[in-house]
Amino acid sequence: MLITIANVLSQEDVIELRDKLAALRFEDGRATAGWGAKLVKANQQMRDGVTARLLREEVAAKIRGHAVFDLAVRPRALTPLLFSRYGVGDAYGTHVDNPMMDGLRTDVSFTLFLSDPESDDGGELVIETPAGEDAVKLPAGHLVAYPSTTLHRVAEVTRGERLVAVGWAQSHIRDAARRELLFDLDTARRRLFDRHGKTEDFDLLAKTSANLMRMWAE
Ligand SMILES: O=C(O)CCC(=O)C(=O)O
Ligand SMILES: [Fe+2]
Repeated sequence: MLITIANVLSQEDVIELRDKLAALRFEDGRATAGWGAKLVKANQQMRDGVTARLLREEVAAKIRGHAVFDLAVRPRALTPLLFSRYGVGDAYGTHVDNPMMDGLRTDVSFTLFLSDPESDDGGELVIETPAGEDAVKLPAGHLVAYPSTTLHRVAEVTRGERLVAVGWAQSHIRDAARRELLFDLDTARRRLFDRHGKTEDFDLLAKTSANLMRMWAE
């Protein structure tokens, strides 16, 4: 399941973050790619440092605090975020993400868009699915999460600059189909509650959801 989540950051948050990022140093993004992905990666990433670490943690806290992210991803832990910048001519060709990063198994990949879609051309995140390609370019502050098992790429930027934060989650639920099933079940349960309150049907769905978690969570 590919899910887009609106307003993970507010417009004020985005503007403040962009200002802070503009003052920091970026370096060749190939430093963090596996040997296959290195061949097709052309972008810049924020260098490590004290401010970088603080910014990463601030943004990660906003992502983790978002109820829809929590429900769709079921994060057990996140890798440190990467802030990436793509100028004109930059792209990231087709690749699959490393299965392990920073000691975590990568189950879900996500991109938080930080530049306004009108300010650059190209730069879509293109994800291969059995039904074809999904090209994603979202307003600043919005996030897309997708299974790390997929082949994907970032289309070449042909005007302006693409700024994103990317990260990976190890999920309590390793399997994407199970994550989707739990997401749907919990979404239906919440809707039922909003419409009818705590009915017997709600209780049964709550029981099923909790027990599937017990069966699958790791
Ligand atoms: O920038 C993006 O949207 C995704 C980048 C990516 O695929 C990666 O860093 O592995
Ligand atoms: Fe990737």
